[in-house]
Amino acid sequence: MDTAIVVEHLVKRYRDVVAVDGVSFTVRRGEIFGLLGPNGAGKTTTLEVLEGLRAPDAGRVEVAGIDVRRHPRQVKARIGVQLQDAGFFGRLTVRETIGLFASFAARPRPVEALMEELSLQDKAGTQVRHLSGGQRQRLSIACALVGDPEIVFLDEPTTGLDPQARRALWDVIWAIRAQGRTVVLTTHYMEEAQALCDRVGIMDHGRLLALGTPMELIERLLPEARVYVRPIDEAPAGAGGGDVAPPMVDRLRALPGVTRVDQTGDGHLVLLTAQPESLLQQLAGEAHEGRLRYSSLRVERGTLEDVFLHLTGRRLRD
Ligand SMILES: Nc1ncnc2c1ncn2[C@@H]1O[C@H](COP(=O)(O)OP(=O)(O)OP(=O)(O)O)[C@@H](O)[C@H]1O
Repeated sequence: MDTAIVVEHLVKRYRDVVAVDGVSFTVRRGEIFGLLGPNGAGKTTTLEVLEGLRAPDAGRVEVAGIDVRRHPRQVKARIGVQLQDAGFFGRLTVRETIGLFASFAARPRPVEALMEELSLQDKAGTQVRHLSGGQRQRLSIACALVGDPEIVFLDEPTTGLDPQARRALWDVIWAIRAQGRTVVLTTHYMEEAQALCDRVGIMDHGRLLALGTPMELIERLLPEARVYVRPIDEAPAGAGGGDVAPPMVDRLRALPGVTRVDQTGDGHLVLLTAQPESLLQQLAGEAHEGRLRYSSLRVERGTLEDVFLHLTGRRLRD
């Protein structure tokens, strides 16, 4: 079976707030799936339904092939859920905390191995209240892994961490995938989702706006790429300031697939095109024929942040 989770037409209301409004998606086994969106989009509520913590108002949810509404306890035996650190006792040590969670599991993994996996062995005897933010997050992930789950749920695992601790946590999450587990996480950092997740679902106001790999979404929704060219030896005598001679701009604008040419303040030309690969070949051909000389050439695509802006008309963190 290649599917870890199936969600069909999921609806969850809190009185008059529709927190999740008809969401459908599947998560494949062994992938890192990210639910992205701003605060209040419905990510946590969706996760809580998948974890069997909240009953949906409508829709079908299957986790590890089990209907969550009918058999929430069977689902709980197959998943690992990262608790926010409010769930820890500050005076217990790291080893004692993981040991406590191990005592709840039917087939616990060895505590020492988990501490090593999460780089917590040096903190084994440290009380939880003395850990840094990144160490606490790693501890909560160790506790989520203690029951040897097939599917691991992480709700905003990197929120509040500095960039270095975030990067360290990405390595942890990739290592969890390498063990063959499925990871479902939420984040409101689009660049994190782009770097970390195999596939993402973008949520806003309880709805799923887009679903796919980060690159698929970027290519589908933002087809135009920017090709940066920095020509050399093309400024006409006396034209100063690194200006590019108009004939060059005209020639580039005439290349097949180029929809626009802009000029940056530092002597680059920016070519907009939906066919960056063939344009790169054209430019290389021009250079080979001696009609164009350039000192740098690079392609930039949009980001998931731009995808969100395209879909909603606003930035994620306005
Ligand atoms: N227990 C609750 N009772 C009432 N309303 C709630 C409850 N939990 C969430 N909501 C509301 O449901 C909507 C979705 O919230 P949810 O926490 O699922 O979003 P989120 O995308 O996870 O946001 P965040 O990133 O802030 O956690 C919001 O409007 C929120 O105010």
